[in-house]
Amino acid sequence: MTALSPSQDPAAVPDALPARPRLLPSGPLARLLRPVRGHLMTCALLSALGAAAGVVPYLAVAEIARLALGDGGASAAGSGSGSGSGSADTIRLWAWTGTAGACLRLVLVLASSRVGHYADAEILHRLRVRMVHHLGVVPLGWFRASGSGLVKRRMTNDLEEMHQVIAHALGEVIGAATAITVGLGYLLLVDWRMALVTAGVLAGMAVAYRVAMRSMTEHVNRLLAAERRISAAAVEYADGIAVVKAYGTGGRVLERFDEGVCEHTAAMRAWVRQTRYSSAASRLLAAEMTVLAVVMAAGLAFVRADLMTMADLLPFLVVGVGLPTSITPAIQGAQGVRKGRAAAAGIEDLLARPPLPRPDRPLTPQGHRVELDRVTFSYDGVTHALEDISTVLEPGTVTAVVGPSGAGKSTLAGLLPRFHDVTSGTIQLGGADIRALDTTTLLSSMALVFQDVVLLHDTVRENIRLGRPGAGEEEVRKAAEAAHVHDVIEALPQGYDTVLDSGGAGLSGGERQRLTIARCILSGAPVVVLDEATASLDPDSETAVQRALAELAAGRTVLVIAHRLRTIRRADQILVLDGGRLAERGTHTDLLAHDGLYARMWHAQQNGAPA
Ligand SMILES: Nc1ncnc2c1ncn2[C@@H]1O[C@H](COP(=O)(O)OP(=O)(O)OP(=O)(O)O)[C@@H](O)[C@H]1O
Repeated sequence: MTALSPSQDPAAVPDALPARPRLLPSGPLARLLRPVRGHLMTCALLSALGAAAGVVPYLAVAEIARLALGDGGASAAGSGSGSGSGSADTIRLWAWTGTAGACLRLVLVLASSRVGHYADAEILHRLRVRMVHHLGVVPLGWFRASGSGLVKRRMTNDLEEMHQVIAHALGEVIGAATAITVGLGYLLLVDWRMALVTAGVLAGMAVAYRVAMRSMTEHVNRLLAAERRISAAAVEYADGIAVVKAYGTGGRVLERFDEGVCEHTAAMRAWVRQTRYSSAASRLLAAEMTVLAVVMAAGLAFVRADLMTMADLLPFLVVGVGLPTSITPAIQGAQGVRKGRAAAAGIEDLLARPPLPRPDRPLTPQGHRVELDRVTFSYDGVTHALEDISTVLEPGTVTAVVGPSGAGKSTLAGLLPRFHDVTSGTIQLGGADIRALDTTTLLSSMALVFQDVVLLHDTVRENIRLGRPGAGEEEVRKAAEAAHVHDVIEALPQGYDTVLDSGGAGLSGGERQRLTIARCILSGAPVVVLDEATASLDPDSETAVQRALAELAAGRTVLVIAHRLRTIRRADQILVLDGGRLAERGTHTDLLAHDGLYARMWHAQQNGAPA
């Protein structure tokens, strides 16, 4: 009974198994499968009929054996005559019936699998479309907070679990249950007492399974948690491989990886240790020899007590002994359904993420003036990441946001493109509340430059053209020139036709940033939001990026977050955030004269202290 041992692959299980096993779809799984309920019921029916037909050959063999022993008149089906030629006819009939049952089973199982796979393709297509659509309307901030790993898990692993349920597990459970029911029903007709003995053996197996299962959920969840830690540490290690190599040690990353591996091994050992008896007991019970021995012993005792004939014992040896073989697919199918339920819960959770509210009648912004009025924002509804921020970003000016780590700079920048909606207060673009603008209008009004540059696996030209699909070659070139990256592109092996990978291999960090600046320049978006765009660059690169940014900022409404204060000395206004509040505001000269937080940060940076 493989389902009871840790040799099962728990890696395929989603976040965690539900605590209470239920065989048939319920809750989120049933809700997600509703559109193909008809197909699934047909699949289940065909599977049940196929399983019933699959019992017929065994039944035929048993009946033929009974007739051969001269007990045709006592046949459960009551078709034997007892006479020689009658017996031969009946044997022939059973032989044909058995053959027909085997053929019918083949046809029905194939048909069931076909309908199941059709339903599978249909529902997975629908779910993928729904999920992609939904991902398109959830606030962008959700992606930042959840990470791409979660989206990937929902879109791949969870859908794979759903596939297993629809295309395989449901059919397996129903088929196995039907085979056991039909087999036992037939045995009841032959001899109800022996049938009860056989049912008792099956029940013993089921009890052993339940005992073994009791601790399984806990063990699998522990293993899953360890696996998540291992994969998180592995990704972290791969992402930071340069730092790891530079320092010659993985430090905490490798420690976390090690801890994950040790926890995994400990969980696996505990599982093996705690399930060794129940697993061994269930394996022993499920062994055909055990079932054969019990049925044989009980049957011979019944024969000796004249409670049944030898001929009546035969069906129990042919059909009864075969019944436990249906237990394993039933258990595996049931496990598949349980995994599917966990996966469905994850998918439903993703689909339940509230979408970014859209206006019924979108407004059109009049100009590019951005105005924040008493903006307060909280991630968790308890603490305020931003509190009571009011300011105006005039077109053609640069507003810099500075402040200590955690002051709320990135949060503020993210509110403009509606990564999140304000908790209270308003943000207006061109006199219209940004929540009253169509999302496309809002996002096409903004050029966003973040430090983590996103390049697609495409040519340099197409990467720039993302800013304005359909832009001509000349326009792309001019944007690249304005972003001071044209010469760099020309020096690439295929110039503008060079294909980049998602990491932008072949280009330095500063060059990749200038490429995204070229994209923004091409987009012509009147509002520019720059988040940490100049961090972690060498001085030459930083100068080049600064020149590119100056081109981008010209004539636009710019909000820039900077850690290096000297890069924003000439900003039209500087907002100094501290603990989510606007602590100071003014030009560089004003703020130095004020001698407050900004002045302290400035002097600290001038003296070489970290920002
Ligand atoms: N997705 C999030 N969920 C919950 N809290 C968050 C989230 N992002 C940021 N915060 C919290 O909001 C506050 C402001 O964070 P924010 O990232 O805006 O600061 P910051 O000034 O940009 O910091 P840094 O300079 O270190 O990037 C911090 O207390 C931070 O822990």
